[in-house]
Amino acid sequence: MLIMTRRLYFAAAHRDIQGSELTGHTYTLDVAVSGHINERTGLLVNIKELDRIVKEHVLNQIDGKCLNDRLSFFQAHLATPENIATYIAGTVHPFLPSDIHLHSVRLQPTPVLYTEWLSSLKEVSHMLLTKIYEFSASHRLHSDSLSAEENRTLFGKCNNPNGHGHNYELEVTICGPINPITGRVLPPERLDAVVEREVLSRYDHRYLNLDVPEFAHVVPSAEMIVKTIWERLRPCIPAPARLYRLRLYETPRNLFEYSEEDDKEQR
Ligand SMILES: Nc1nc2c(c(=O)[nH]1)N=C([C@H](O)[C@H](O)COP(=O)(O)OP(=O)(O)OP(=O)(O)O)CN2
Ligand SMILES: [Zn+2]
Repeated sequence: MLIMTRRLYFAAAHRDIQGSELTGHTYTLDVAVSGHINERTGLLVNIKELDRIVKEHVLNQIDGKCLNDRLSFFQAHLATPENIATYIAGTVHPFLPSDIHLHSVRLQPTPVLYTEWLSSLKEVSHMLLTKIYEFSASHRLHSDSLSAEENRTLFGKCNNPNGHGHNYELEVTICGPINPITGRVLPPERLDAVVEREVLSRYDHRYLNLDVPEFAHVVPSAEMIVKTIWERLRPCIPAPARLYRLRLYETPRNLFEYSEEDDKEQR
């Protein structure tokens, strides 16, 4: 099956509780569909047709509107990113051609938060919530199990005895049911508190090799950093949410991903 994604944008406002102040966002919406390529047309479905379906049946109802005032769904559900993504998935799905499947809906209201509805999640009512964090740290790639010469040969400039730094970007994704009261998989500030305590306060502006005990005898490569962060965060995510995926950008061009599938293989 091939997956095709169309990106759209919309602006909408909402009230958190009846009569409260309006809050607004400009949302980035990615709608992904999957299917088999049509032999005659070479298409899954014309991307303009997908665009039309989403605009006609979703964006025309919500773009530039106050969600609570306009849609009964948001009179019964808080207009959280999780609930909006669920609404979009449920609204688009019936209008897709019969041989095209809705694969995922990704909704990003701010530069550091996005939610994803995935058809592939085993637990139907579950959603993904991702928060994006940054920390600056220095490290030296050096393995105790290699000679000085082997280290220089393998790691090159990264073996410089005085280390070097990166501005790391860390995406933390959790998976869980939407709480019917809060409309969230987890209040984002609770995830922030866990990541601050377990990662940022211990890694930011530190020399990883000496300041972070986990790397006293482990090479602080991006692979080992993302795996180490996984081990620290996994037991700290409040149930029924669970840690689902980590993405660590060491530089804009170096991305390392570790997920629950990798963790299952390790255990
Ligand atoms: N498998 C890995 N290879 C490398 C890692 C790593 O963690 N895992 N890390 C490094 C060094 O940390 C190095 O500092 C990476 O930074 P940089 O060389 O700047 O990376 P870029 O390729 O993005 O920079 P360019 O200058 O554009 O090459 C090396 N290898
Ligand atoms: Zn480096």
